[in-house]
Amino acid sequence: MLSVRHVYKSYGKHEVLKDFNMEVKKGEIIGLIGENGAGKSTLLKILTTLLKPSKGEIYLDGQLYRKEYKKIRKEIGYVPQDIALFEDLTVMENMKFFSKLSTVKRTESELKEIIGSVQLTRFDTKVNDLSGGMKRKLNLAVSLIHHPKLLLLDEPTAGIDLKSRIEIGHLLKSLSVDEGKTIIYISHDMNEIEALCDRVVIIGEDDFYQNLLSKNNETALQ
Ligand SMILES: Nc1ncnc2c1ncn2[C@@H]1O[C@H](COP(=O)(O)OP(=O)(O)OP(=O)(O)O)[C@@H](O)[C@H]1O
Repeated sequence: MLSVRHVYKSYGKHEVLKDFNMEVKKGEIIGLIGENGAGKSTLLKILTTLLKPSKGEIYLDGQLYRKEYKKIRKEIGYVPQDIALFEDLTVMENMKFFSKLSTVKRTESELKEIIGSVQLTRFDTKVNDLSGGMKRKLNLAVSLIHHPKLLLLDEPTAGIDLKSRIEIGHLLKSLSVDEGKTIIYISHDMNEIEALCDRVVIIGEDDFYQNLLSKNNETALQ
């Protein structure tokens, strides 16, 4: 479904990604791990089409990113690392705003359904008054408005409590299993990654992560 071939990315002289390759099948959940600054967010931004690689090619369902990026954008849902919502607007107002920007138009009841699917019910609450976990869920709901087939999530569970974390985990699993969505997400939580992901991809060359995966033990996590 997604094919990343020999991708390089530099910021000036700083080479962040070097000959990165990845093949992802439809419906897979891929966990991206790696040390701070290894290039995880950079890769995700390249996959959203927000950044261009310095070299290399990427294909989504056979469509070449370099040529078809406008079409490809419509197939992608992106949840950035920082919450990207209007704090002074309510949950529903945020959904309506982003729905207007979207290529797929949604009715109010469809938007309510999407909000419900992330286990949020407080349609009329201002984002300012939501907990961190609720904001993360709303960010995720916004990314689902246009029915993307590829979801790219940059630490969607960062800084939230265990209950919200588990709920988001269940939601991601059902988006993949029931709806066949392909999900690539960054997390620093190895337990969460192991529980949720079909596959883990390491970014960067730090042996720590390689060892962590090959040993698959808990001592390395302590
Ligand atoms: N726009 C930019 N201009 C210059 N350097 C950048 C830019 N964005 C990122 N970098 C640098 O590229 C490297 C990779 O950054 P990136 O955010 O992709 O890493 P990351 O693995 O997501 O890190 P973290 O786990 O801390 O979020 C870092 O050294 C960062 O400082």
